[in-house]
Amino acid sequence: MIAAGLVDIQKIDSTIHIDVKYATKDNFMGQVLYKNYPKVYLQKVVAERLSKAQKALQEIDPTLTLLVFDGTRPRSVQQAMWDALDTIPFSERVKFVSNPANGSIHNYGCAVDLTIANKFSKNPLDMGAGYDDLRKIAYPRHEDRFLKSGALTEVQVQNRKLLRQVMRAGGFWVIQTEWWHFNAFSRKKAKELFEIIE
Ligand SMILES: C[C@@H](N)C(=O)N[C@H](C)C(=O)O
Ligand SMILES: [Zn+2]
Repeated sequence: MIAAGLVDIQKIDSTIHIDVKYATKDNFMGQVLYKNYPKVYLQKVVAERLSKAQKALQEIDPTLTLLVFDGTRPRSVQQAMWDALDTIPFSERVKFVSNPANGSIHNYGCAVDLTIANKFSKNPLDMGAGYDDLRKIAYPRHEDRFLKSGALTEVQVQNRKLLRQVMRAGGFWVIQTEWWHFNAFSRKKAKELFEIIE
């Protein structure tokens, strides 16, 4: 990763917390996908944006921290994820895992999966659905509907909004089908600026 010009985000901002789920079996695949790097790597400009988001969060509440699950993801891992979900129809699958043929923005080191946690206890805030939850309750685009039905609480929606607010301050935007996934560049721009990590 370092050889590819990526940076360890904790070298850019040591206050950011990480919990690299794909380096453990505690993920939707139930397998260790990152055997050699229990760290989060990003393009330097993206890591600097994340540090800006962390500062925005801590200005609002100094007891909170960003807790990062994933950053750069090699395309070989993207392919393994894609293949593992081959029973899901294509049009549904792309909402959860980007097609490796096009490349995920994670494959360029320009996307991040994360939540907010208490910086002392490390307990994540309640987002109403877990990381990599495939259900529609995880979709930002359906929050209003789930709030109305009572499936999401005000607090859960506020927690998601806080995450979006601070990430926006850093220069990221959420995708409409995963509350935890944020892009720093479009796929087109990432492709112009960086090489894919195979
Ligand atoms: C698999 C999930 N954590 C994720 O990052 N999905 C996005 C859409 C991706 O694969 O690019
Ligand atoms: Zn993601």
